[in-house]
Amino acid sequence: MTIRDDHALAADLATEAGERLLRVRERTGFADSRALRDAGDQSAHRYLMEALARLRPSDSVLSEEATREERLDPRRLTADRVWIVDPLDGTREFSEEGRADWAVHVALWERRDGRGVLTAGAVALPAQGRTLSTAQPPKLPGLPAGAVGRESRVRIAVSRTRPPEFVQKLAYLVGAELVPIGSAGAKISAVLTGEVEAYVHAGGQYEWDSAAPVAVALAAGAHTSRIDGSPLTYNQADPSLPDILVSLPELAPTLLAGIRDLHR
Ligand SMILES: Nc1ncnc2c1ncn2[C@@H]1O[C@H](COP(=O)(O)O)[C@@H](OP(=O)(O)O)[C@H]1O
Ligand SMILES: [Mg+2]
Repeated sequence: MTIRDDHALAADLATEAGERLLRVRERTGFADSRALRDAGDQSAHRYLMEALARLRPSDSVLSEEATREERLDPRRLTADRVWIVDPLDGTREFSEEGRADWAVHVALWERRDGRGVLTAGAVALPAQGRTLSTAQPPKLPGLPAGAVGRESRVRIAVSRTRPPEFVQKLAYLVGAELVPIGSAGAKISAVLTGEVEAYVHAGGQYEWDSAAPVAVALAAGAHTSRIDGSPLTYNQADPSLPDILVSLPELAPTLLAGIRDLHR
């Protein structure tokens, strides 16, 4: 693997881990979904941890699949560079035959001028045969004409299994259609590639579920925030980051106002 920079490294690692996951799926089959999920999680996690230890030995890593002790290791809180990875996002969908809404997330968080920023990231969508990354951020599609209002064509991606309870009302309020998709990475990628215009989630999630896709979304110029409009912050002592809004930038004020109205 030739390493040009952190952007290229994130893209290469996510893509390679994704190829391994495709092979795990082929080898293990779908009969025992639990066994398939575990084999996938472990294979991608091991590969990413080994590769980062070898290629970026001084950096810290926060991975979904790390042990509790590793996650609580306070060294990452004072580190200047932390890789935040989700070896397999959309684990449920990975274990369902025919589904392509699962992803590998690799993000780099850096301390710059005293504050934390996501500086590089990649989301591999192995079953879709593509990787979105900050090496070459996707060009955002425009908002469809007449998208907000009566002739609405706004589509909001939501969790297939745990959509926030207010989204039905939000969809009604802004005249949107809800599109259930698995994996936070696959949903944010769908915003960046024009399959939907927004992604809304609340009720629970962790830094690794959104860091890499948010890094790519930021590089592409999309809106990313908590659902109250405040910034998403990463590499916190508690990695819980329970809600998120990613959308085309033109749509964010309408969605934030709608969410605010529903929470009054
Ligand atoms: N209420 C909740 N609490 C904790 N994690 C949640 C959650 N809702 C979604 N997630 C996590 O967010 C990711 C995307 O979820 P979804 O596909 O439902 O949108 C999944 O990551 P993993 O697949 O890595 O576990 C899932 O576990
Ligand atoms: Mg995840």
